[in-house]
Amino acid sequence: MEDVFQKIKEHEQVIFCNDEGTGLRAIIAIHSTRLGPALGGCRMFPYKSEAEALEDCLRLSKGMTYKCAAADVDFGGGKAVIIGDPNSDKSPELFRAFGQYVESLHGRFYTGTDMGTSPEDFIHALKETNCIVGVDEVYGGSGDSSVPTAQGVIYGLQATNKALTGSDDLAGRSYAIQGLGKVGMKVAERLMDEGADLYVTDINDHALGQLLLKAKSHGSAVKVLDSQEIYSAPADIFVPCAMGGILNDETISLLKVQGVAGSANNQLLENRHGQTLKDRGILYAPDYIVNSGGLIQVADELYTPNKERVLQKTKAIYTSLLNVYEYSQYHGITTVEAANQFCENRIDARTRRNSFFSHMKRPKWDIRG
Ligand SMILES: NC(=O)C1=CN([C@@H]2O[C@H](COP(=O)(O)OP(=O)(O)OC[C@H]3O[C@@H](n4cnc5c(N)ncnc54)[C@H](O)[C@@H]3O)[C@@H](O)[C@H]2O)C=CC1
Ligand SMILES: O=C(O)CCC(=O)C(=O)O
Repeated sequence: MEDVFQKIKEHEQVIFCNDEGTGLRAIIAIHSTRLGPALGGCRMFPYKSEAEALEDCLRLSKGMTYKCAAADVDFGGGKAVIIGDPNSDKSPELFRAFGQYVESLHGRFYTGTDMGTSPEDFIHALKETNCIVGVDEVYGGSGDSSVPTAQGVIYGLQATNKALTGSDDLAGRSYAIQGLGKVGMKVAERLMDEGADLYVTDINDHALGQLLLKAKSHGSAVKVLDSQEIYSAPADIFVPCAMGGILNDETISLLKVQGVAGSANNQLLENRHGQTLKDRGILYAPDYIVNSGGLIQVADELYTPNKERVLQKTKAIYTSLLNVYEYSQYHGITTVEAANQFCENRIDARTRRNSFFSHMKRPKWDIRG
């Protein structure tokens, strides 16, 4: 027991959800509500153990606190994980059961898609709770959040190219993409449109096959590599769009790229790996800035949907990253330290405002009425 509280000591609340009838085993972690109700997607993954699922959920929800601060949205950090195989363990009833647990939190936690889940899954959860974001427009949501996430990755790649070469052109550069799912596939397509060369990997052969078909029609140069080879691809930029923890002692020593910018959450196994990348002269784009497009869209559901406004807000990723690069260089710190400092200062400043107004009802956080 002591161990569990030690593990969750940075978090406000952790909820274990068990529904025998549907087989639901999920964890919801609320890291911080200092900026507003917690917001974060729900991942479905066949975790090897409950400890691994808890660890992932704790790391992801903490990342959301920083992502919300960086993206300047009035939400806090939370995340959910469902233990199970997204290819075989999904059912409408399972997502309804999950929705009931979300509803039990009375608006402290809003959720939507992440790795292994789709907007369609949450239409079932929506029958049990209004605290769902990112469903299709016909259900009153803002639609697939992987679209602005992928757009944000493109801004991240442009900013990283700008810092490395002086030009934000995507063309004439090569990219090693890990994961061709909802986000990675869209990033790959856009890069092919720009005439870039790609190295790609995915554990799903169907996704690889789809990309190769698209590459043929684009006339693009795409080389498929295996899961390990992707780390030593002779590309300009590594674009992780699958699991977290992939930048570690072993993999960083293999990298041949000049920069890393991708959508995967928690790319660094530990914060010290930001320094390891810096020591190797590799420019690292903090993941929670690059991948904030989806958050920006779902947080924007507080207002009447407007794709143009979301796109405008997502464009800020370009400038935010350039500011982080400049600040980290000026102060001789890593890009992660620079981004974290900025977010922590913003959270402290905003918390004071939130507590000042604590007597008020908060209609601004009333998504869906
Ligand atoms: N969907 C979104 O809007 C957002 C996603 N993210 C993050 O971006 C990453 C990707 O998300 P999605 O595209 O939504 O997930 P997804 O589930 O649609 O796609 C993930 C892809 O990665 C592949 N994959 C899994 N393990 C792999 C491995 N070891 N090597 C190579 N490929 C592997 C899967 O086969 C799948 O094609 C995740 O880390 C997610 O948390 C972050 C912010 C928002
Ligand atoms: O995309 C979403 O639904 C919420 C944002 C999120 O979970 C993320 O950015 O990781």
